[in-house]
Amino acid sequence: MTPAAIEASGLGRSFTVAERDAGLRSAVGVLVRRRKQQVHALQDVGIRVEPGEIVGILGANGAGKTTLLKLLSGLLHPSAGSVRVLGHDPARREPAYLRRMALVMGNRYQLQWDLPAVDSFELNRAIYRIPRERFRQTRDELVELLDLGDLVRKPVRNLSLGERMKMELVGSLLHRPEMLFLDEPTLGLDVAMQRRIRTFVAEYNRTRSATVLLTSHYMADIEALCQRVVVVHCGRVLYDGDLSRLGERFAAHRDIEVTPTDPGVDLSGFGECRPASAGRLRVRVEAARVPEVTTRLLAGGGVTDLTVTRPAIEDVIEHIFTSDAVDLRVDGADPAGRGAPATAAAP
Ligand SMILES: Nc1ncnc2c1ncn2[C@@H]1O[C@H](COP(=O)(O)OP(=O)(O)OP(=O)(O)O)[C@@H](O)[C@H]1O
Repeated sequence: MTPAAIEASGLGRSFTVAERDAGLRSAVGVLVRRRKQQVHALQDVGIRVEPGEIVGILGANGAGKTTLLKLLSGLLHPSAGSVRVLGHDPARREPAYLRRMALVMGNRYQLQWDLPAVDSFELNRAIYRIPRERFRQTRDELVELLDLGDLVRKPVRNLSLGERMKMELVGSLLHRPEMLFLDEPTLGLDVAMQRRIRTFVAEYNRTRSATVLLTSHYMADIEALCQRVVVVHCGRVLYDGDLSRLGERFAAHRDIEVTPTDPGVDLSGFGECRPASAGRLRVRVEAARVPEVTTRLLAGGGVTDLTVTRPAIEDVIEHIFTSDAVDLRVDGADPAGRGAPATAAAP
C-alpha cells in the first residue's frame, strides 16, 4: 500500500472560551469571576487521503472545516488524536513540511498590501529558499496560467478581489507544494472568476500530481473538482465518500413525477404536489414512503407513466446543514467503505 498523503485518527480540537451574558453588569462581572466553556470544534475525525486526490470538505458555517485545515497545515495543535501529512506531524511545523504544503484562505491575505505582488513573490523565494532559475520559471508559468500579466507590478491594494485571489495563489504555489489546503478560494468572486480558479486548481492537481483539500460554500466548485467529499457536521465527520452517493444516503425525500390522465386530478393526498414540465405533476414524498405511494398511484390507474428522482445535491446538502446531528444519525457502514465514522453521535 502506498503511503497516504493524509492520515488522521481520533483527531479533535477544543477551545476554551470565556462565557458571558449580554449587558454592562456582565461585562464588569467577567473581570472578577470568569466562567469558562469548552467548544468542541472538531471531534474524533478519522480520514485517509491518497496522494493526488482532490477532496471537498463540506459543512455549514461553524461545522469545523477551517479547524480541520488548520490542524492539517499545523496552524493549530490537536487536543486529541493523531495526524500525519506527507509523513510529517504538521504541528511541529518543520521546514521540510512547510516546503511541501500551502494553505490558501479566501478571507486572509499573505501578500504585502502596499507592495506589488512581484515583490512579495521575491520575499517568498527567499523564505522558501527557491533556486532563482526554478523560481523565475514557476512564477512566469503561474502568472501566464492565471492571465495576470503586468498586474504583478501593481500594488496589491489596487487589485480587484479576483485579481488578488489569483495573485495569492501564485504566491502560495511558488515553492511547488505537493499538498494544497484551499479554504474558500472562490469566496466573493463572480461566476467567471470562480470558474477560472477551478480550472487552475484542476490543472495544478493534474500537472503536479498535487493532493488538494478544498472547502467551498459554492457547490459548483465541489461538483467540478471533487469526486470525493467529506461532510463535517457539528465537528464530526458525518460522511466520507463519493459526492454522487451523498444523495442516496441523506436525501430525506424523493420526487415522483407522473403524467396524469386527467389534468385536473388532485394528488395532494400523497404529498406536496407541484406542476412539472409538459403537463406532468411532481409529488414530493418521504424516501421511506416511495414504494407505497408508487404502488397506489399505479394501482389507481390515473397516471400513464411515473419516474422517481432524488433531489438535487444542493437540496441534500441544505437538508444536512439545517438538521441536528441527532436527526442525521444513520446505521451501517460508510457507503464508500472509507475509514471515517459513518454515524453522527449526539453532542
Ligand atoms: N480560536 C477559536 N476560539 C474559540 N472557538 C473557535 C476558535 N476557532 C474556531 N472556533 C469554533 O469552532 C467551531 C468551528 O469553527 P470553524 O472555523 O472550523 O468552522 P467552519 O466550518 O470553517 O465555518 P465557516 O464555514 O463559517 O468558515 C465554531 O463553533 C467556532 O466558533
